[in-house]
This record gives sequence, structure tokens and C-alpha cells, in this order.
Amino acid sequence: MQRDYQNIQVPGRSLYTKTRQLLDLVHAKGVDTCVLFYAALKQVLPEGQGAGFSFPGIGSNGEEKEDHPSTSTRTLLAQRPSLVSELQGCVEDALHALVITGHFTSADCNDVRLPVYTPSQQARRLLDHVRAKGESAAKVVLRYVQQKQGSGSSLNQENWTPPKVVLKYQKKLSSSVSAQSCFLSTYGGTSHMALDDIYTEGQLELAHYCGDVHGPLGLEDVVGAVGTVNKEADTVLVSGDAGGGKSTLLQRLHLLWARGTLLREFLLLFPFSCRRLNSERQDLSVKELLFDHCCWPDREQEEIFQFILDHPHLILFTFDGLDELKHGFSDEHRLCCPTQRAPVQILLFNLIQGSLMKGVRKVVTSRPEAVGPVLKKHLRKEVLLQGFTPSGIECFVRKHHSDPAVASKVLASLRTKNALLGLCHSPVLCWIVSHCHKELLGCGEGSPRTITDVYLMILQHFFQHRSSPKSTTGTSWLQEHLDTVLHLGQLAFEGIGTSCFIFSPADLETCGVTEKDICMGFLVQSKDMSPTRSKCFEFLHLMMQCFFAALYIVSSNNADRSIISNLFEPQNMRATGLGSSSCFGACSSSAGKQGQALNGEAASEERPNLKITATFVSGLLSQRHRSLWLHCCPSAVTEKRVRQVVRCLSKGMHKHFKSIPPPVDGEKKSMHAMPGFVWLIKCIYEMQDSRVAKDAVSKLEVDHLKLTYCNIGPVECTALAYVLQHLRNPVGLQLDNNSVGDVGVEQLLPCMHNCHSLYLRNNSITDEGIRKLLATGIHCDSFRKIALFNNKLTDACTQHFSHLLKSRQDFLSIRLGNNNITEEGAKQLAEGLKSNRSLKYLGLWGNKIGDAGAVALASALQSSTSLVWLSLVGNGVGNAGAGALANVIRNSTSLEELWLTENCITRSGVECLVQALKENTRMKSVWVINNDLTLEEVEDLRQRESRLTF
Ligand SMILES: Nc1ncnc2c1ncn2[C@@H]1O[C@H](COP(=O)(O)OP(=O)(O)OP(=O)(O)O)[C@@H](O)[C@H]1O
Repeated sequence: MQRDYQNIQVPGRSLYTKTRQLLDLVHAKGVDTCVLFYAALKQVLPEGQGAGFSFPGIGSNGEEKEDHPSTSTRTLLAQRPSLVSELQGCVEDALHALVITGHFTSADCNDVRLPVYTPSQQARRLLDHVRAKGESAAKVVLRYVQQKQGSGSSLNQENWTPPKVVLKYQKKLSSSVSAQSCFLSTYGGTSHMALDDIYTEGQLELAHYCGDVHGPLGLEDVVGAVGTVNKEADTVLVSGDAGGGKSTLLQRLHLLWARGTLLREFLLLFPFSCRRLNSERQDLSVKELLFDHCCWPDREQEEIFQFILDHPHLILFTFDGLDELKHGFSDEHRLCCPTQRAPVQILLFNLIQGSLMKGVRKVVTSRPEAVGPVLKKHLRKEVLLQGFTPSGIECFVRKHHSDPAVASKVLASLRTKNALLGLCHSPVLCWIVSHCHKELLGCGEGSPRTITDVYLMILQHFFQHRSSPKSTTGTSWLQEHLDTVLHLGQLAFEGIGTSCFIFSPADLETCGVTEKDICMGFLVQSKDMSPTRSKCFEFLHLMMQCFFAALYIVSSNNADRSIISNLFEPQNMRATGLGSSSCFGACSSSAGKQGQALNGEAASEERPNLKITATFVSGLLSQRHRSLWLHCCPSAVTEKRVRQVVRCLSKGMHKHFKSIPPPVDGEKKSMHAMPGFVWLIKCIYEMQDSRVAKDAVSKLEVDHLKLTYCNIGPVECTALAYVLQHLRNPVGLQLDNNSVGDVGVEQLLPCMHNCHSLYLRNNSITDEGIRKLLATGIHCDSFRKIALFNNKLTDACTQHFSHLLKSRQDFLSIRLGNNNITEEGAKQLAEGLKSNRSLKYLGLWGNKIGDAGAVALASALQSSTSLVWLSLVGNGVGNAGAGALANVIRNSTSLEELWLTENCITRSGVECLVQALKENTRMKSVWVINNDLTLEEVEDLRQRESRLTF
């Protein structure tokens, strides 16, 4: 197709990228295309060169051999992406169909079912096996999928095709979606970058714990069945931090849909940007929303709209940036009629809730701050986008630089700059760092450490690369471009105050933005699906707008004196010059609607862009950057601003500490961070002044700092460690249910000496993170407890725990539940336990140590004098394990609780435990719920030993 040709022949793309893409495309199109490609290759290659190629199934003369895949196997290959999404919710049933027809053995099934695979990986594995089994197995799977579709999507039914007019519309829509999504806008100016060339998988996780999902999610899982918590709801939320890649992920989904490689179950996909919807001031009906904002049908509007209403399950809407909408989500105004007009936010909220267009699937992206409980109750599921993994960072940098030598240098330099590496976990910062590689490689010791440093780097980079050098010796680069900074700064500042992110030519004029300012590259032309609107601009990225707003606050002589205190004290925000400043053009009327906005969920949340702006203000006023402002403002003004910021941060922290309730009798003093705590810590980090950090925590006297569900990733870990290292006494740091990951673990190391306990449950940490953590932790005398429930640990981490147990005779607690530890790992742990005299708590719930692992542990703990609590729940332990553990009960002088629930112990195993308990009066309970016992056996054993819990 011409479109395929154009997708590959993008000017400026390197030859090897085009080649790779061509091969991928040919592969995706299936066997027939591969055959044609092979024949074409033979024709164009010089004689003799083609001889080395051989295509399976093709003879040397290009004729098909007999073993050419026959129809069903071919369909399996050609329709693989859609088959994967069809199968992922019903792998079990498909396996059943294959077993009863004699194509699959139970070993095949077990291989597919391995719990380390996500449902889509299982589906892929199933298809691989089926392909290897041949034509008849392929037929069974296709028949099964067809039967399943019988009740589902009519799109895939054999004899059904949508009306011609709808297909025509679909063609128009998909080519416009494809055109909108094939380039990444941050690579504007001269360096267009195709999404295909730069897209790097971010980490996707389910927001809700879902027991049967292991391993990372793929793009297909965003809309797929995995992790569904409310089947009645239509809306999937993708949430993540600013610059975390939410818009880019949606862009990727759009592009893959337009190419027919993903989301094939949806005939029509309508992409919306909440940023652009903000400027819609007229009431709209759903029809107008779809056709005016996305794609205008050249004819038969009514027929097409009726088709959409009649086939909701074939339609997908995406809404990017719900947090950018001026109105906070509310479900108060109900609207059910698709032809009734309403303000655009009412329309949007009703679509999300499903009171309008029920059955149409919607994907919404938002920063987490803008998502409150009212929205959450309408969600089908929530997926968290958590930035790049360490290998993602590497992959991105390599894709960004066409010269592999430069990429390697950038990566080597990043490895030596720990704080910067932590920042690169955020895709937008990774993009800046890659973009400014020359500055990075030349920066030596003074490498960027804070987000503000990184943004200053790109500011300087753009100024130096996009303007002709002037002979103004002695002038700082900022001074040279101060006019541009102030023009763009004012535009950004006014926009942030009124949630205005798109600027008309009139807006630019009011702030004095000139053609030269635009050429610097910080503003890009707004993408708009509708050709009728006038040319508008937006900042390269919203974070960039916040940064310019902060530059304006810090460098402008006119900035209102109260701005800083208002910015840092959220309760004042609504009354500030920020909240009430009138915006321009399209946004001015809606500025007056802030009151209305406050009825929604945004009212209860402080607006995230103001917080980011405040973070930048802290960074720009740090000692390291103060010289930049010397020529813009009198230093007395700057000093005063610095004092104001420091005062606000200190006040904010102390307010938190005052809110800590006195400890309950017998419990330690504990502080649960309130919203805003992590943000204050980040502002302190941006200031890079250890006196401010010290002062902030000098009065904090708690034993336990609880920061669960606080959206803490590597960037936040860097800031936390910077501040917490100044605590006067060690604390228990509870970071459960965040997205710390291995990069974050590394960032926490500087404050390890101030942690007596570290709780990192559910944080996507792997063995590598543990290796680094324990290498430092082993030397921190206060560090005594660690909890790592539900991470990504395998046997490879247990050698490090073993070493810890051998070296530290004061370590108290190791909890490794719900990881992937097998008997090998248990044996390693046992090695460490043999020479340890201090461990009190050992938790291995939900691993796979089996009988052999239990026997190894039991023999190491045989006569433990320290262990009080041991959990081997759900580990496949049988009678051999129970027998060995009975010996621990018999001999240990310390054990009080043994948890053996959810194992496969039978009566004889429990008998061993009963006999051992007779010799131990210290033991309090042995839990054996859900083992292999009959009701009668349970009753009998209960009578004989009351400390057994069934
Ligand atoms: N998966 C990715 N692959 C390559 N680059 C990415 C990816 N995700 C993000 N980026 C880079 O980071 C920039 C910011 O990402 P994006 O705009 O998608 O973030 P966001 O989460 O939507 O941010 P915000 O909430 O502030 O709107 C992109 O313009 C791109 O340069």
C-alpha cells in the first residue's frame, strides 16, 4: 500500500532503520508477503548475492515447497496480534479445547500457564506451541476463537463487513490518526523523529493488586481484559507523573491502531486531547464532538453516526490529559442522550461514566493528582505508567543517537552520575539529557542533579543552537536572551494560573512574543484534527510551560511580591494572582469558571502545575543558580525571594509534623505523610542546600515514617534520601505500594544509615536492586528489618540475604513474600541462617520453595534460639517439609508462630506437628488452614491440639 511505502520512506531516516522497519512490516503481513518479498529481493540483488538467502518453505527457484504453511497456520501468523488480544482473557478455555482434541499434553499446558507470564504472554506462547503442532491444532484454535467471537465483536465474524460508507470513513479517520501520531512533537524544528524510531516501552503496572498477573504489562494490556476490576465500567485510566510518557503511550496506541496492528477489535478510534477540548466554548452533542473534533465524514453523516450508536463495542475513544481539563471530574450532571448538546466537560464526564455511549471503550490519561474517588468508582481498571526501567533508559538513549559511539559515551557518563540517572527514569528528562549530550559530556564534576538543572541545560542548549552567536562578550547567555525568557515566561505564567495551555496569535501578541522567540523552539504549533481553526501554539511540553512560568517569577522585576507565598501555600492559591489572573483569547471566558471547576475533584486537589512551578522556583533560587539573576533583578530582591521560599518550605514541613498524633500506648510514634509532604521534600532537594534540608527535619521526632501510596518513584527517592540523611535518629521508612524500582533503591542508599527498617512492598524491585541495597545496608548498623512482599525477586537475590545473615548478628526481620523464590533460593537462605543468631521473623509466603526448600530451612533452624515467627504459607510444602519443621518445633527455644496455611500437608504430616507440639509449651500457634485434610481429620486433630489453627 502507498501508506506503507510512505511510512517507511520518511526523509532523513537512516537506511538501516528503514531496512529494519521494512523487515518488520513484511513479517507482520504474513507468509504471502514474505514470499513476495523474497522474490523481489532476488530480483534486485546482483547476481550471486541472493544465493545465500534461503526462505523456509521456498525452493531455490522461488517455488513453494510442499511444506508451505497451509491456511490455518498462515492465518495464525497473519492475525497474530488480534488473536493474542482475543485469547488473553480465555487462555484456560483454549488450552482445554486443545487438550480434549488431543493436540496438547499437560506439559504443553503447564508451559503456557507459567505464572511469570502475563495473560498476553501466555496467549503468545500458546500460539507458538500451536504453530509448532501444525495445521490441525491451528484449526482448533481458530475455531475456538470464532466461537468465542460469536457472542462478542461482530467485526471479526466471518461473514460480516461494516457498510461501505463506514469503511470509507474508517479509512479517512485512520489516515488522519496516523498522520497525527507518526512524529513526536518534542522533536520539532529540524530534528523530526518518527515515533517508530524512538518509542521505548515504559513500565506499565496495574494499580490494583491482581494476584494472577506477574511480570510487566504490554501495550495490548491497556485495553485488554487483564486486571479488570469492574466489568460494567467502560473506562480505563492510565495514570502517571508529569512527563512520564502518557501522551506518548496513547500516541503509540493510535498509530498501531491506524496501521491495523493493535486494537483491531475496534473499527473506529476517536482521539481527543483535553487540552484542546478546553478551548471549546460552545455546547456540543456527541455527534458534533466526534465529527468536529476528530474527523469529518464527507457524506452520510447520519448513517455513520447511527452505526456508531448501534455498535458501541467497535468504538474506542481516547482522552489525553484529563488533568489538563479546567474542570475537575464530577458525576453530578447526568446526560444520556447522544444528540443533546451540553458543555464539553459534561459530555466528557458522562462518556467516562458510561451514562452516554455505554459500551464504547474509553482510555483516559491523567496525572494521579487529578484522580479522586468519584472518578475511580467509574473505572474498569487503572494502569500506572511508571517511566523507564534502567534497560529502558539505555534503549532510549541508543535509539536517540544514530551514532552508537555517542550513545555509549552518554550511557557511560550517566552511570557515573547517580542522581542524573535517577532523573532519567522520567522519559521527558531522559529526552532532555539525550538531547543535550554535548553539554552533559562536557560538564565534568558539576553534572546536573536536579530537575531544574536539567531544564536549565535545555534552555541553554536551545538558545545556543537556535540563535546566531552575538559578539556580546561578558554577557551571560541568559542576559542575552532575557527578552525571550520574559515574553515566554509571562505567557506560560498567565496560562498556568488559568489552566490555559494553547495560545492564539492574539495571546502571543499580548505578551510580546515575537517571531524570533518562537524560533527558539520552546513553542510548537498546536496539533489539531480540525483544519478550520487558526494557527495556535503550545509549549513543547507542559513541564516546559511550568519551567518558563518559574523563570518569569524569578527573573521578572514586575512579579507580584505575594506570588511566592501564594504559590507555596496551597490554601492561598485560589486567591492569588495566579489563580485569578485572566488568561487570553480562547481561555479568558473560562477563567471565570474556576468556581465551577472547584465543584469537581480538582477542587480537593492542589493543582499539579502550580506545584511543579513552585518546585522549579525553588531550584532556580538555589545558591548554584543565583548568579543567573544578577543582571535581571537587584540581588536584594532575589535574596528576599530566597528567604520567602525557605520560610514557606520550613513552615510547610512543620505543619506536617504538628499534625502527627501522639503515639497510642505501646506503639511507636508514627507519621503518615499527608498530600504535599513529598512535594515539599522535592522542593528542598531542588534548593540543594543542606542547611535547609537539616532544618527541615531537625524537629522531626518519629520512629516510623509512612509514605505508602504516595506515588514515589526514583526522582522522589533521590529527594527523600537527600533530606532524610539529616534525621537525628533512625526511622522505619515505609514506602510500600509505590514505584521505587531498582533505580529508586539506588537513590535511597545515602539515607540507609538512618533507616532501622525499610518497607518496600510492591515496588517492582528485582534481584539487582537487592544486590545494591544490601551491599550498602550490610554496613549500616541501625538497619535491622526489611520487607519486600510482592516484588520481582528470584533465587538470585537469596545469596545476598545469606551473606547479610552471615555477617550481621543483629538483623531481625526478612520478609520476602509473594516473590519467585524456589527450593534453590531456600537452600541459599538456609546457608545464611545456619550461622545467624539474631533473625526473629522470616516470611516467605507465596513463593515456591516446596518440600526440599522447607527441609533445608528446617535443618538450618533446627535449634534456633532467635526465630519467633516463620511463614511458609502457599509454598507447596508437603509431609516431608512438615516432618522437618516438626523438628524445629521440638528443638527451638524461641519459635512462637509457624504459618503453614495453603500447602499440601496431609494427616500424617500434621500428626508430626502434633507430636512435636507435645514437647513444646512455648509455641503459641501453628496455622494449617487449607491443607489436604478431610473435615473429619480436621475435627479430630483440633480436639487433640488446640494450638493448631484450621
Ligand atoms: N515511551 C516513550 N518513548 C520515547 N520517548 C518518550 C516516551 N514517553 C515519553 N517520551 C518523551 O518524553 C516526552 C514527554 O512525554 P509525554 O508528553 O508523553 O508525557 P506525559 O506523561 O503525557 O506528561 P504530562 O502529564 O506532563 O502531559 C515526550 O515528548 C518524549 O520526548
